[in-house]
Amino acid sequence: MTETIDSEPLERSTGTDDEPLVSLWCESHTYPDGTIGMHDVEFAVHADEVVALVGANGSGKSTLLEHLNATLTPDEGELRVTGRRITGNDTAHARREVGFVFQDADSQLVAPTVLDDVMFGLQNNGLPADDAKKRAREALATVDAGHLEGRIPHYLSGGEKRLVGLAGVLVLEPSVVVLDEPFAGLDPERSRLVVERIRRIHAEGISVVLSTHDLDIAAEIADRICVMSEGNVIDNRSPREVFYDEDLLTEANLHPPSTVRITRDAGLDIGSQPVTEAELVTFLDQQSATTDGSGLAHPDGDTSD
Ligand SMILES: Nc1ncnc2c1ncn2[C@@H]1O[C@H](COP(=O)(O)OP(=O)(O)OP(=O)(O)O)[C@@H](O)[C@H]1O
Repeated sequence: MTETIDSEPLERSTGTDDEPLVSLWCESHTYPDGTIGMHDVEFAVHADEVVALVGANGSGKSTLLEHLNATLTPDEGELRVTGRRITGNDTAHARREVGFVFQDADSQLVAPTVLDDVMFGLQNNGLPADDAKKRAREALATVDAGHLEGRIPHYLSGGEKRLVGLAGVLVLEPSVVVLDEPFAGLDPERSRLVVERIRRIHAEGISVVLSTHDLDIAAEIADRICVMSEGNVIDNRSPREVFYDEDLLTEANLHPPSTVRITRDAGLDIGSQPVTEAELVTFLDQQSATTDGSGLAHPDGDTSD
């Protein structure tokens, strides 16, 4: 990792509507073996949004995410977190404001029990054990993992580890939570659980950035889709704009979410372009309510004979 970001006196400020919570400019990031992980990237996270990074394997998603809390730093570039410029030798602010849930949950879980693990960061920050325990229990309850507090982290299932890792991040009250492939390896029920937790975190005012190969879920939970290809961000728009752009998806080597495929394959003429199952169902419900079974719409929408 090369740390060439200049030092500068820091003044603390919080993100505002105009100013992103996190902004990154990365001219390039070169790994020690010479591989360029990403290049020419500008990326920002605003208050109260969920951003999904999508892209083929090796397109640079993890590399970008790991820059957001200064786990990685650009060869040339700049990271700002809640208005404060992060320098190579002062990454504590970025680590505090941007909580990172790693894809490999084992690398994050270090203590002998789940409760100890979630308390760890708080105690590290000097909080007395009783207070740390109380806050850790609250964080575990937020992700519905209170029943796991006495378990040995190493023996938890993949989904349970993910939730405990999330609790360990939430307990530190970050402004932004970053999740690297939070649905990888989870069964549909566990994925649903993590989706619900992400929704809850967002409802509590925390912005979320995640990477995923599951475009159905990305369409469902993201306000904004950031498309990566060959280490570069090639698009950054709403789910509807991105997932109905066939040329873009082809360029990024992506297949559209199932709702978009169904809408196209069935030849449905839907002006509003649904991207989620719920939107498609709403459209079909409305259509059946305005037809008489012959497939023809009543001019006045009246379904009675
Ligand atoms: N530690 C590393 N050392 C060298 N090259 C790396 C390292 N980590 C990632 N890369 C390379 O950087 C590029 C971007 O990788 P990255 O892991 O960011 O992609 P990704 O989009 O997250 O991929 P995936 O979807 O497979 O997880 C790839 O070419 C990858 O081989």
